Amino acid sequence: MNGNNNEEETPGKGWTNGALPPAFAPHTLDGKLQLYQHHRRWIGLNSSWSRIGNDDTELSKRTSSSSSGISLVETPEEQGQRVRALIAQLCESFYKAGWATGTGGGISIRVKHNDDWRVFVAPSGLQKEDLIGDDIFELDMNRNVVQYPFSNPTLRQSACTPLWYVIYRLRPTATAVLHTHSPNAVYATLLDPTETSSCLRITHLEMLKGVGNHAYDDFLTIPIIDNRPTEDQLADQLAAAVQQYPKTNAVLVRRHGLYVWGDSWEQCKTQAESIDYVLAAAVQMKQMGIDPAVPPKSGTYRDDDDDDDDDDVEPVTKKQKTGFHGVSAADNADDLLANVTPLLPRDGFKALLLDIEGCTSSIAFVKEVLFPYVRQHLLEFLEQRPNADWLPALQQEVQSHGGGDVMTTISDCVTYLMDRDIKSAALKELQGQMWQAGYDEGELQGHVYADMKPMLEWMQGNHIPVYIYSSGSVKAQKLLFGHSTQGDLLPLLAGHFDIPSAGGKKESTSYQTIATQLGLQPSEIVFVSDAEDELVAARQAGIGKAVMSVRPGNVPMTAVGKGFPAIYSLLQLCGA
Ligand SMILES: CSCCC(=O)C(=O)COP(=O)(O)O
Ligand SMILES: [Zn+2]
Repeated sequence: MNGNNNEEETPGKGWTNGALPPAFAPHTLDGKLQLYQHHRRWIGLNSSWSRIGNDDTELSKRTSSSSSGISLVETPEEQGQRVRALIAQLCESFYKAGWATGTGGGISIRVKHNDDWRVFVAPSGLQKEDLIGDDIFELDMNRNVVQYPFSNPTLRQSACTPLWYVIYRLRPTATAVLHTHSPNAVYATLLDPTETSSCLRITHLEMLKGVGNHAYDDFLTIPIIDNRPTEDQLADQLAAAVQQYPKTNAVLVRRHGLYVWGDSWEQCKTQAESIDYVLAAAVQMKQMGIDPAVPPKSGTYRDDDDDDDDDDVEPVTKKQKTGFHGVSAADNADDLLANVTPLLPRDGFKALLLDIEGCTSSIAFVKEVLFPYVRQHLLEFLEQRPNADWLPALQQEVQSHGGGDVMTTISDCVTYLMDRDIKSAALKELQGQMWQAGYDEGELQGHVYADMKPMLEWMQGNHIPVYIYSSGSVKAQKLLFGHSTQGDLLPLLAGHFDIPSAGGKKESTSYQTIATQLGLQPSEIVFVSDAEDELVAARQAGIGKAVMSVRPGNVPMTAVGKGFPAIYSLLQLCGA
């Protein structure tokens, strides 16, 4: 840095966070950085902030080096100063984004302090864009004040403080919670004209990738709570929503704004920006007559075969891919060399756990046969059961998922819920009963690949129990395998797991739960699935081998999926 260069000495020109020209370098006489007051804009000690995705964030660092190369060990006081200054700086940028105008909104950050946390919160009712580090409170996890604002000890803590604590207590890994008064968030809570829906669902937007573990074509579900006269009165509802939606990292407040959190302040901010983007998109889409909760009929990257000329009219779910994961010639020699396929029982594994769709059975069977069966046979099924009272429960599900005006027919409710892939207990019950009738009457036969039965027989002969784990209910699983294209396979299966009995398939704890229920170590189980997220979760849980199932019509693998051993037939698991 050249002290004679005027441009470099001008804030904002020629240098970035932390790379201060000597004239601005906030070193104290003992060589430490003074990151406060007028220096608050240049609090990054490195030339840029650390990015999300590793644990080594700016806030987790206790040792830093300045742009001039001086190595500095950060004291807790300096860490506190830096967090205060960071909150002030973030509040200013949130104000500029329209998220913290009129003094509302804000952010809290907490940092580890011995075995406890130090929680930093802004004061209430001040211009958020004018805060300085000196205005910030420092609290412990019992909400005792450790340090009042240096600038004015009589300030009040932000009215959001009880809500920051709800998140910190219910989400132990969260270290930052942001509250926005973004207009996009407010409009998004009004997409349901009855204003009674308990969540908002959005799918098929690229920016969903910025929210938790969502893929482009996943469904993002954000709970909605009703507003209250004062911010602190939202705490109980916020806690209930966070508990009811264990996977959520955000909650909307109707006609008010959004709460969003993350395991670092950078992750929190990225998620808030991504959510705000998709909320804005949802509002626009609704105005264009597009329902943001309904997958597009075409144009998704899962629909990647270009040999059809009917893309515009054919729903994506009706596409059958011809190759394996989009590979026309199934040459797996490289996979087999790179990834050793586990053999049971030869390699010491004690149980086999199988996914259904894309593994034991084709995705097309579920998408093209089972679900259409419900739509096609609904009226006939209902006519034969005039006394069954499905409507109230279905209406309630539709209403709680933003259905607007009350729907008066079962058919409308079913269409609404199925179009949006809403996991509704009432719908599942109705579908289950319809499938049962279909299987009983011989109209339905559960598809299984040709290798399924010989593999099951091999495993039974070699004393390896085989279990099924699917998001479809245990009842639906038993119907499929009990009435399969290869006859009744239930005697060859040792048991079944679904979401109620084991938890979500993308959660690593679910695989531990299954292992515990089987009286096994996770390392003794082989799990096969075509879903990358599930394999990643299983591996995280310590499953002995997580194996990628490659079947015609499965979605293309990314680099993540290619990191798992791949099989093209379940018979590849049978050891010699
Ligand atoms: C116009 S702000 C009303 C209170 C509110 O919604 C909020 O977010 C809290 O603001 P505070 O100034 O108490 O941080
Ligand atoms: Zn607010």
